[in-house]
Amino acid sequence: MQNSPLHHFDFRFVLLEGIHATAVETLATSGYSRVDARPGALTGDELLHAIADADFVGIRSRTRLTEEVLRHAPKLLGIGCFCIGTNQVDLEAAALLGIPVFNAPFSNTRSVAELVLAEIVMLMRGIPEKNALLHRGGWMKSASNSWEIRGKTLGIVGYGHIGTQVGVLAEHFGMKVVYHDIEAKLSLGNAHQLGSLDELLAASDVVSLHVPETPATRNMMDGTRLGAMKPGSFLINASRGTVVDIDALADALASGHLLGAAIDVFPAEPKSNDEPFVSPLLRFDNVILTPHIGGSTAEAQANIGREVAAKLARYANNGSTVSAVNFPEVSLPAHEGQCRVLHIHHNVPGMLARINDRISQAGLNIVAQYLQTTQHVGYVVIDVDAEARQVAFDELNAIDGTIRCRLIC
Ligand SMILES: NC(=O)C1=CN([C@@H]2O[C@H](COP(=O)(O)OP(=O)(O)OC[C@H]3O[C@@H](n4cnc5c(N)ncnc54)[C@H](O)[C@@H]3O)[C@@H](O)[C@H]2O)C=CC1
Ligand SMILES: O=C(O)CCC(=O)C(=O)O
Repeated sequence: MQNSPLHHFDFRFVLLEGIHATAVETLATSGYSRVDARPGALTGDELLHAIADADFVGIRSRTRLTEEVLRHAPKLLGIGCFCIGTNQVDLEAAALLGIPVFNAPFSNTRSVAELVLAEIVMLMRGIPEKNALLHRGGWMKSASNSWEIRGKTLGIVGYGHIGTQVGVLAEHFGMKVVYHDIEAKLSLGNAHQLGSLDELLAASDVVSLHVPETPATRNMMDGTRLGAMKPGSFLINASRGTVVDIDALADALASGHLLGAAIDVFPAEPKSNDEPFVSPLLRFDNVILTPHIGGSTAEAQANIGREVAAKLARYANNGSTVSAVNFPEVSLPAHEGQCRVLHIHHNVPGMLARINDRISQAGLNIVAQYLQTTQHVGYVVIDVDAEARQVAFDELNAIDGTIRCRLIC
């Protein structure tokens, strides 16, 4: 990793995956005009080449930033995930390379919740298969397997920002809402937390998944769990593709155990709109298939563009790491008239003493000091008078255990 006192307005931002124009506007407003915004996700050598010289990278859910990829971007200071999920980034490797990762934890949640509500109505009226048949010139005027959603039970797995909104909207339609979460959660409306996932599966007419991708949620809905759902019920997944065993879902649909599903996310998704989509679910007319667009609305994307770009700009010009998902969080005031040294280090015993020894031996006057640590990484920010900036930078940068040191004046 390079420890460069480069002037921060020279930073180069590489934005992939068609991030909304509000991101470029927000960066420009903050003084950053070196922005390379590209439409699609990149992989392999193309990705390595695109980010090799970047100071900041912005992605959505399709670009994989593994440790190997990150090591090919020696200047990289920060990553913006212009979405909620951050499972596409090796967060621990990024932290140990001194790279905070930011996301937009709220901006697209309403969009996902609205889509899920619409899907509940569509599935319970049998619209997907009727729609498909009519497109082929058929006709199916029938009330068979067609229900109002009023009075039915919705089971929400993962009662977070999205799950809670889905619950509130569903109650407005007159649904009974139960949920399962690994944490004790405050129930909104009349929703009711159940003790186990199996209890929820047995009770629900529709199950909607809103958990993050973690080792515990991988294949959470496997053949056994799908079998534990009520006969004739429906599954919705707008969380992550790895949460549902797609082959087992295909079996449950083929046997008629499930009457339908709405799936927005897949274990393997095309990298761009030019790649074909392949799935064992293609043959089911009673499955709504959408191309990972739960959060793809004009409102959500514009908000996300502003939110994440503002976080990157603030880290670039101020050092603040508030709401970083993998990094010590420090909220920093403006530092007008002073220079700010940002020191990211391995969180080992004696590090703070080493920093303070260096500062005092160099006779530096510290105007303000901030410190935050996580298990493996420490982040110390020191404001010094402008004339002391180079000495302060050189002293801190020379400390054993330094991951990265940066100067903002
Ligand atoms: N389809 C799309 O376009 C979008 C998909 N998403 C996905 O939706 C997920 C959820 O988003 P939010 O509600 O904003 O996240 P959140 O973090 O607010 O809520 C997730 C909830 O799941 C719970 N949880 C975690 N592990 C669990 C487990 N093993 N069993 C039960 N509950 C568990 C958490 O305690 C938390 O309450 C995101 O992680 C993302 O992967 C988010 C936005 C758009
Ligand atoms: O819209 C996107 O690129 C990804 C949305 C998503 O899955 C998320 O926000 O986690």
